[in-house]
Amino acid sequence: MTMNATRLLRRSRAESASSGSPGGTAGAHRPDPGPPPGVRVRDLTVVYKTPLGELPAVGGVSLTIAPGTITGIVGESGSGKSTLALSLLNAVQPPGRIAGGSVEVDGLGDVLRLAGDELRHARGRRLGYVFQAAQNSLNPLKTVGKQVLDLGRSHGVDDLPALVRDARGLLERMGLDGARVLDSHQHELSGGMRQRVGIMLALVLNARLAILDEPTTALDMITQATILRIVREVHKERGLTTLMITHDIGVAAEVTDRLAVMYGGRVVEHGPTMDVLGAPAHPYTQGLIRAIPRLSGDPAQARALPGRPPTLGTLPARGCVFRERCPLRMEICETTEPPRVAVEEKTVACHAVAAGREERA
Ligand SMILES: Nc1ncnc2c1ncn2[C@@H]1O[C@H](COP(=O)(O)OP(=O)(O)OP(=O)(O)O)[C@@H](O)[C@H]1O
Repeated sequence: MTMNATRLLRRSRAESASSGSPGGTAGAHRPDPGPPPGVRVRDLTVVYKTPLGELPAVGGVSLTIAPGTITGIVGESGSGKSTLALSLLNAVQPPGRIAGGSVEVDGLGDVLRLAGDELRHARGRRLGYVFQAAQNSLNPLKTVGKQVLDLGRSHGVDDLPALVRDARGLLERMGLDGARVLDSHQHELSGGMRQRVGIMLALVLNARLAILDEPTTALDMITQATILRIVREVHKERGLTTLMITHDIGVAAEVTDRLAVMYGGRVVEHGPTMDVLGAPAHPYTQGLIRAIPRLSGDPAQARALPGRPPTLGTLPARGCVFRERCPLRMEICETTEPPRVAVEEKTVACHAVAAGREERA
């Protein structure tokens, strides 16, 4: 650490100690960025270059995320959750490419049209991203405090001591010894501590849209419960709009207000979490829930979803991407992408559900 950084960290510690309120200075280094933003994803298509050509990992997804909500995205591995999340930051890397659509974030406009400094500033200051717990997203060579300062400098923050105070306040808010963590390197922190540092780094510049990618994967049950509680509390206290990616429906049930279920790069069902899990309409959502003993209610009845999720190479080019595993498969599923139909407060993309509604009408 440079002398300058050490001095800044010491100074912020001394100031916090004399103010007596380490946790109460959220966002002191910049003005209040306003209410939580809404997000509107329209017809988003993201492709990856493969030996078979460019194939879609996200195929024409439309999704509205209401301001101030915690929205979960669930689905099996490879369903496109992370690719969708990265698109919200316009951060898809080669061999991936955003091939079409828009991502409107309140206060920012279409994120897919931002580039260069504008994009860099939007990330961090408006859009905070927390990487998967299993990944070591921290720089192993620098203390956490130094990384906070680097982040502040790269975003042109004038009041770096205030930024460090905010970082410390956030860490303490999450039950950590803020000063100690700021002085620590990654290897000195447990998985749960690192995850809290990730949340702090995503929020310390006052981002109001928080995107968390599998925030509790690879953590033990107790630490997982702590992180979920923290996510809920920080979401509420800081007035965030939060998007949380998880393959664990139990985690989604515990934390989210709304839930989007992804399969083969499509959102197949979306609505209030209670409705999606309590009265699943899409056969894929039904299968997912049946496979979880604690949600299906009867461990003896829990049944694994038959078959395997598609890869980019096996994804059908037309028709319904779920049809190979679907108990309700119809002829039209071979050729035509299912329409999105409203089922009470949800939207569901399924021919069988659409046909059922027509019959009842
Ligand atoms: N860099 C890449 N090159 C080629 N294909 C990729 C790349 N990254 C992802 N994919 C493919 O895109 C699809 C969607 O992947 P993505 O990681 O978005 O899914 P996911 O639902 O987040 O999965 P997981 O839960 O395993 O992270 C998968 O078929 C995956 O193999």
